[in-house]
Amino acid sequence: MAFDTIFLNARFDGGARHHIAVADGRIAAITSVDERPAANETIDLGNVLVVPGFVEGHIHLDTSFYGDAWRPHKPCTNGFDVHERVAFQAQNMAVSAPMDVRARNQLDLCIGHGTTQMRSHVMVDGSVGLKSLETILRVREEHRGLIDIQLVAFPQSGILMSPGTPQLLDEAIGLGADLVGGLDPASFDRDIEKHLDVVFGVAGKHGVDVDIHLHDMGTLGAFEIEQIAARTRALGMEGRVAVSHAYGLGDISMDQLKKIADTLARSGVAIMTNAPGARPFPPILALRNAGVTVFSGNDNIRDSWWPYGDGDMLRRATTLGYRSGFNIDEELRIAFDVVTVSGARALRLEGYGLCVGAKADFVTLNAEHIPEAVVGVPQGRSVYKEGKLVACDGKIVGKRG
Ligand SMILES: O=c1cc[nH]c(=O)[nH]1
Repeated sequence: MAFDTIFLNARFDGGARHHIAVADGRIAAITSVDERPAANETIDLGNVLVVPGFVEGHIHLDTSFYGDAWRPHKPCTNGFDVHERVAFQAQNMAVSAPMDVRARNQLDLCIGHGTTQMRSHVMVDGSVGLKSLETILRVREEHRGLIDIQLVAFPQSGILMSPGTPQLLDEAIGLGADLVGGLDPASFDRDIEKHLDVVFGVAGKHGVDVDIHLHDMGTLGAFEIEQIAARTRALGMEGRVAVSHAYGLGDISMDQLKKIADTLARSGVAIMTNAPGARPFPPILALRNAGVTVFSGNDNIRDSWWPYGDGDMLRRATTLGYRSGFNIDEELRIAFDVVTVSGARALRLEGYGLCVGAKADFVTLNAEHIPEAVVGVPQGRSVYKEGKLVACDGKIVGKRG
């Protein structure tokens, strides 16, 4: 039987050359270059480095202005203040291009750079109801076959502070959101227990995973993480809960961190960091050494939170490595792992990786090996989703639905 496609001369990290045979969108065989399985289509990769598709683990498809008019950043009046940032966001959104246009722009950017799997937070709260989610669900549908997208129902205006939000989060899952989110249970909603009752209540009712935004610093943030971990264990949700940002983990003593890292590892709570600007952020190596899954995302791209971000998870790996002081090859490989394999574990992706049986989602990179790719961020990539070319040199070539 002939395979659908044979990709000849793929160079894996480490230098070995292989042919990759694809059938029904999955890797059906990986052979040595001495064998050449029969296939209906042949693509010669010419000995280029091949890596699995990038995992964008945290982005906001609804609130970016990428491709729209430039919106100058407004700083908070008194340090970082989530309430103020949310207010700036509402002002900007009122005058921006339609959400579906902006979301498509952002998706093109991400797919063009090699992201094949994504988790996006989408606002669901009393301020916007289910409108943003309805739009992003439509955009997700158009992109089937180009990228797999998980959507988190995200209460950006709080749960207890924003009337109607508990019910909306429940409805959002019914509508097609895959996970339920939360936001600073202590500093924003002022009641950790009640906030988590709603989040884990919706998760339990629908059997969905949880991904909570947590900006709170120091011991307050650490305490909230302990509460989230305790709930996770009590409900048997190990491996199905993530805390995004968790700035507090970068702001506590090493002794405190060690204790909380053990708690996170025991409860299988993953940590998402984008290694943001000048803020403290979770120490990647210490957490990983304790057994915690650390994953990453671009988070905000040209929106009301900050003007940075380019949708490139390889450049995000550079940022993670740079801010973490990673220099040796082993550490640069860790930065790469955070945006690939660890992301896949946090998102519980089925069929991820360059192995037989996995989805044929991969990216070609003009680099000798992964450490060089992380520091060099080579362009001129080809992106394959389920064995089909979807982007080349940053441009989408696959067809939207
Ligand atoms: O959009 C964003 C980004 C970071 N934190 C939030 O609460 N929202």
